[in-house]
Amino acid sequence: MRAAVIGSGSFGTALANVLAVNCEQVGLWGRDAALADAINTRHENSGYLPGIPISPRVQATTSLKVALEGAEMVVLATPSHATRDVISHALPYLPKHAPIITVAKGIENETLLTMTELLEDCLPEEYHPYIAVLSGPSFAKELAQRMPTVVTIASHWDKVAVRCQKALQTETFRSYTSNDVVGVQYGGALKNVIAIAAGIADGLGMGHNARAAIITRGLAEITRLAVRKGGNPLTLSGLSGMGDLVLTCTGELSRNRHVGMELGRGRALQEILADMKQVAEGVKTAKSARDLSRKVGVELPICDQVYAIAYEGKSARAAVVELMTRQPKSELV
Ligand SMILES: NC(=O)C1=CN([C@@H]2O[C@H](COP(=O)(O)OP(=O)(O)OC[C@H]3O[C@@H](n4cnc5c(N)ncnc54)[C@H](O)[C@@H]3O)[C@@H](O)[C@H]2O)C=CC1
Ligand SMILES: O=C(CO)COP(=O)(O)O
Repeated sequence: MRAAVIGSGSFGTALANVLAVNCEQVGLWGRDAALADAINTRHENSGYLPGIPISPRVQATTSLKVALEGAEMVVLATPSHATRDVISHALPYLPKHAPIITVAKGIENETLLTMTELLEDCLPEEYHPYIAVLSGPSFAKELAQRMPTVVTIASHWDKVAVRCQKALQTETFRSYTSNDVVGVQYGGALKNVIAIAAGIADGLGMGHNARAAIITRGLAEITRLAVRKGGNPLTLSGLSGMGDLVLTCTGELSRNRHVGMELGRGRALQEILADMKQVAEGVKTAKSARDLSRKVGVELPICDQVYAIAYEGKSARAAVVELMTRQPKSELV
């Protein structure tokens, strides 16, 4: 079998390494020719996963045509804000009847579309039955190091999810299938915003009680939005909901939590982002969350405060006071 991964950042490279267990060849597309060359010759992605061996079956290229040629499975692993542009360039070479799995965790700013909705928007209808999403607690570094990792693969079409599940099954990578494409994607995208909030609390030195409260109430607001959009509430207590939320709000490897910690320490967003090579999806998704909240009339109080701190210069301490002194409520409302 031959697979293609579009996006040679940390997660794309890590997933290419997983696919290389069951595939004879994995084409890995990226924009950086020097990086592609290094992956092919030294079998290491020194830019994103330094020191971790990458299978020689992974063949990096800057040509979408070469990466996608003969692929029986396509993974899209560029950040969500780049997905529309990348898929439009990939379309002429996109194989028919091959699952197309998006792994980006974000909601497009301008359209408020999830990644599978965006793919349906960009691709001719004949591709739609092959669209799937992979999400769950999966730091790229651990995945690339072949540490045990378990995720969810969702598709409206059971057969497609099962095909992806089989291709990715290894001794250290396991997945569960789902048809709740909506719940899986809102869980994956919104947990990044809540992880920024958890980082802010940590940056302010607010302790474990505050972190646990943010995770729990964060899950409540993610679930509220996902259910309003047609998701199954049980999905949000699964791998792509609570699982990924806990990982990202507590894990030292999280980029979103890192952004939050620096905001909590009083640094400005642009300054924090300028120091980072990798994407922190929650920054853009905070804006989508705020707009979605207004559009569909669902309260997302933690996401709103993250937006205000990151984009409007609100003081993190003032945001905490505002959250703590909201109108008293019943927990289950
Ligand atoms: N790193 C992780 O642990 C995980 C990441 N993800 C998701 O995977 C997606 C990709 O994340 P990472 O690989 O971690 O990001 P990264 O920052 O490590 O790499 C991003 C890659 O996309 C490329 N890129 C950026 N903008 C582009 C554009 N406009 N056009 C073409 N290529 C562009 C970069 O050159 C780089 O190769 C994100 O949505 C992220 O939330 C999902 C699960 C785990
Ligand atoms: O999505 C992730 C793990 O599942 C990675 O989280 P960060 O983008 O915050 O590093």
